[in-house]
Amino acid sequence: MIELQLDKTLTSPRRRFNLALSFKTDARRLLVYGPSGSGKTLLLQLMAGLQTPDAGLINVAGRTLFDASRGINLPARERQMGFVFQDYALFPHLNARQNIAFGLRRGVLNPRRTASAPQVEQWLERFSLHDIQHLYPHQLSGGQRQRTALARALITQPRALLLDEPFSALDPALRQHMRQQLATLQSQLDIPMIIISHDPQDLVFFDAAVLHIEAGRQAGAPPQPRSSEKG
Ligand SMILES: Nc1ncnc2c1ncn2[C@@H]1O[C@H](COP(=O)(O)OP(=O)(O)OP(=O)(O)O)[C@@H](O)[C@H]1O
Repeated sequence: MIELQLDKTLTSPRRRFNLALSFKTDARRLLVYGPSGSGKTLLLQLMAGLQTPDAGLINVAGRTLFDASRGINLPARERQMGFVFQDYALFPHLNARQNIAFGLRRGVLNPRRTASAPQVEQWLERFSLHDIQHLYPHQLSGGQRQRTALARALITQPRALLLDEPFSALDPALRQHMRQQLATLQSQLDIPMIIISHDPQDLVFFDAAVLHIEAGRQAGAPPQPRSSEKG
């Protein structure tokens, strides 16, 4: 279950933006939909602990991540949210294997170029990344970058997966393949997934509950689990 009551204002000398949302949903897949600048990325950042709400409450999968009234604000690393950023945000100076191993890193040092751990092997295998594991992000295709970013998020065994426009950089054929792969993965991992998307095809494919945001406010009906998720 996801329960959010959020109030966050961003200010700069010439602009003020306020995000105010309140909803609760049992859906396993939530699709966040809305025009550019409406607050979608900010919502994921607040859930992940990369930004702090001014007030409110964030409950995900039975855990309270933030509750202003009780003074609870778990730091990002304790929230166990897997985040795949819009541009994937891979570390340019680390190869694919190191990027994936990054989530397992203890202390401040980067993983070695040949970083090894059973989980790294498992994710390289699962996403067919063995052949390109020693390449750096600028040498990877869009699909390889995306799979590397997903593996880096999932290796930490997150309790929820947050995806910011995960397919936008991919060509249509690859997009459909990755949708399928992500849906299968989510069923296997059994964690809630929150996806930002502008693409109506994602809406059809994922059959997700929809949160429609406009100018920092919920537009339309509150998110409801869709047909295949009911019962
Ligand atoms: N420091 C700031 N001061 C005022 N407004 C800000 C500040 N930082 C960001 N914003 C505004 O916050 C709003 C929400 O941004 P956000 O990145 O969440 O939008 P988005 O819906 O994800 O857009 P896109 O689909 O283009 O990625 C934007 O309108 C942006 O201009």
